[in-house]
Amino acid sequence: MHIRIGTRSSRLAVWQAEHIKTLLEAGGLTAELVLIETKGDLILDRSLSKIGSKGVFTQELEDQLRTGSIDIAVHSAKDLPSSLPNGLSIIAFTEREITNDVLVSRNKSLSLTNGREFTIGTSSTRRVAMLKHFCPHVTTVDMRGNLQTRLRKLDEGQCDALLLAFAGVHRMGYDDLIVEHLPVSDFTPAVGQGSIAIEAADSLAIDKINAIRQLTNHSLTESCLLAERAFLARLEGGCSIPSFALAQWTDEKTIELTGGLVSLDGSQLLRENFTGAPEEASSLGHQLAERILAQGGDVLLADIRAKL
Ligand SMILES: NCc1[nH]cc(CCC(=O)O)c1CC(=O)O
Repeated sequence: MHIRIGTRSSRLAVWQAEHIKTLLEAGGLTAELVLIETKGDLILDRSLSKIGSKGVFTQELEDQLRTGSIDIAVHSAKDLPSSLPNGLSIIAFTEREITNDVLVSRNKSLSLTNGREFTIGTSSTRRVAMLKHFCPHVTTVDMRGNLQTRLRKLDEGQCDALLLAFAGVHRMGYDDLIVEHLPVSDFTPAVGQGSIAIEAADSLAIDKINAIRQLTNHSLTESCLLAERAFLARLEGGCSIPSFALAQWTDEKTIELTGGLVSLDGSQLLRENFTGAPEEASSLGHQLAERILAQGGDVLLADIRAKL
């Protein structure tokens, strides 16, 4: 069985697609990468929230899934909207990497905890809002582009540090630039951070779907992602909304889901926790969203949407 794997052409995307290829080949399949350029890769002079977050990194891949010119598309789970277009589904989530954000800099003495002022490059509304909330002494600088581009901007002096997902930094081999790990208890990551998702057309041959899922899906991660993505779906949020959620196993029968919303100016942060069995993962996410909305999250969201 041969699998055509569609991927964006950034180094991180290709690393992730190669990882899937390795898993498939280890199970006796053959696979090749098909590099596809997306709008999010091409338009670098506008913020993501202005381009419109829906599908900026996925549209072109999804077109090719539909025509069958690729069998699967590989994405960072974090970059996939909570509801996929008709006829497309996520068929697997890989085992999750460490989920936290990290501070990356050439200056080893930088820390978010000592009150010193410095600038952080990020384009994530969640990171900007959380920094305003927890670290009002730092200034954020809007910074788009793939990891390599951001590191170049860091070296050019456009900011003192970057705030990034550990997963991507680690996959690219930049671990030695990490100056601080942020605790997930405060800086809770975005939904899906650290996992790789495989998307396929529902029309893909069922034996292919089964074989791919068998070789790549990590069911413990999948339960966590179902809970987090149900939360995001209820908020009707994409990656441009400053929401956060993280599900973790506390024992072999229980998942704990924490998550919420933060206002763009950081003044308000809503967070709730729910625990339950993995079979009710989606319901946990739904309950979390309902609770957050009822506590003023609905007003917060309307305000966020009006401002973005
Ligand atoms: N939105 C960009 C993006 N999508 C996934 C990752 C990192 C890898 C991951 O979370 O799995 C990143 C970069 C970052 O946030 O630092």
